[in-house]
Amino acid sequence: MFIAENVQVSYGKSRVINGLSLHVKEGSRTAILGRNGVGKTTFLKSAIGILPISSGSLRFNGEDITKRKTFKRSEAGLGYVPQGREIIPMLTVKENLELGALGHKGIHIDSRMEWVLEYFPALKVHMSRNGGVLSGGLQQQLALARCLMGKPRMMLLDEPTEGIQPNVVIEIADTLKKIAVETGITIAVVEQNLKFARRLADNYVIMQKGIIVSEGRMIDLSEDVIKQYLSV
Ligand SMILES: Nc1ncnc2c1ncn2[C@@H]1O[C@H](COP(=O)(O)OP(=O)(O)OP(=O)(O)O)[C@@H](O)[C@H]1O
Repeated sequence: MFIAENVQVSYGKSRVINGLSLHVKEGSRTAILGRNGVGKTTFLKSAIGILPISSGSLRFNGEDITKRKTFKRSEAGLGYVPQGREIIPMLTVKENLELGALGHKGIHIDSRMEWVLEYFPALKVHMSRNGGVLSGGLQQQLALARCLMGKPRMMLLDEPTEGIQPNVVIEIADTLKKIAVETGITIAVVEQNLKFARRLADNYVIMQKGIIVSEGRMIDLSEDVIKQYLSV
């Protein structure tokens, strides 16, 4: 489904991703874990094409996307929700959602929105409010819903729980799992919140210094591994 092979990414002379390889299976839910600064966000940005990779390759649905521009990857079905959500504050919730379908062919916006809102019903009463006035939890739901508007086959999510109340964190984990199970959408999520990651993901990878140092099924993620690579 999504295959990164020996990927390297640098900021100027500083190499942050050091030959990372990752295979994500169709329909799986993968948590990308690791301490601060190990390169999780950088990797997601290179996967969606915001940052170029200096060597290695990226494949999505059997096609080489290494050199494709971000909008082409998005058209091909790769969705992305950045850290900090990037809701357009002066646009309404409805307009933010419409934006998610922009550039995607063959999407019937009204029926897609109706479908998406069934997963995020809390947004329904806020449709005509500006995105910027919503709580953090609602903004995150809006960002996820906006991504779904573009009919992604895979969602790349960067720390969806950042700055969100614990009860909403649980709700978001359960909703994403439901979406993945019901639609077959593949999810790869960068997360610091282990409780959320355990609730949502069926497998994990752990990054350190720009490579993957541990991976497996989520139920097998042991306290020893957590202590070694994740505890601060
Ligand atoms: N625009 C940039 N220019 C230079 N260095 C950067 C830039 N963005 C990130 N870095 C550096 O790259 C390294 C990896 O950062 P990245 O944000 O990918 O890590 P992360 O694992 O996502 O961390 P966090 O959990 O804190 O978001 C860090 O050392 C960071 O300082």
